[in-house]
Amino acid sequence: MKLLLLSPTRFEAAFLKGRKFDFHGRAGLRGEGWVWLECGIGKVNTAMTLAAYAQRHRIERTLLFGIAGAYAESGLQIGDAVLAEKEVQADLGVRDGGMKGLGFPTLAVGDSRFHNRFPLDKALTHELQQRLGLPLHTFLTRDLVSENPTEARELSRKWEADVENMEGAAFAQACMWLGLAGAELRAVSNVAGVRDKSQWRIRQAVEALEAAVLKLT
Ligand SMILES: O=C(O)c1cccc(C(=O)CC[C@H]2O[C@@H](n3cnc4c(=O)[nH]cnc43)[C@H](O)[C@@H]2O)c1
Repeated sequence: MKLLLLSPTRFEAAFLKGRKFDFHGRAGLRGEGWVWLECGIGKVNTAMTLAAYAQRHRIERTLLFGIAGAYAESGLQIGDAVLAEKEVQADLGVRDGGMKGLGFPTLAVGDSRFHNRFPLDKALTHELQQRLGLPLHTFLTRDLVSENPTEARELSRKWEADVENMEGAAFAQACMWLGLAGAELRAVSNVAGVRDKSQWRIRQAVEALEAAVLKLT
């Protein structure tokens, strides 16, 4: 069974070597037992790419990986690699109360109702945790990035999250809806809310992704 790897940009997966193909105008690579797709930045791109691929190909396991910002209070350092235990969709619903405040679940699977928090697949995440020796954290996803430390601190406190990104909650939600086992791996490239790119360490974060992902491919 193939492992489907997704990353928002090709730069985050520059270390992967495989046979190139095009998927709806985006980059793809095929290797032994895995396929990688560039899914594009943001929630809609990610959910669409996963759903379009899953519609035509049999996949059971999928891993989203990429760079992310760490909230200052998380204790995480630039270059740390972490796995998501759950993802928070922080854009949906009302400001105080999310989708519960609006009175609708975002997703129903069987008897379970999900509002703004989506778990990643427990068994796959546990397996990756054992194989890679990485900690689990709560990730938060927004369309807009935190633009200053105050905004970042408020989000982190409100949702009890450690890591900020722009795709993961959509990935987690789409996996649950499609019945796919999904896990998410991120490496910290910056402190969330710090826009000064001279303080970002994208190369260091991609090296951390490389060290982890190459153990799985
Ligand atoms: O210009 C900015 O202020 C800015 C802030 C955060 C991220 C960006 C990007 O261009 C990268 C977006 C890309 O990387 C992930 N990412 C990395 N760091 C963060 C973050 O602090 N907050 C949210 N997303 C982040 C994200 O998942 C995208 O794929 C520019």
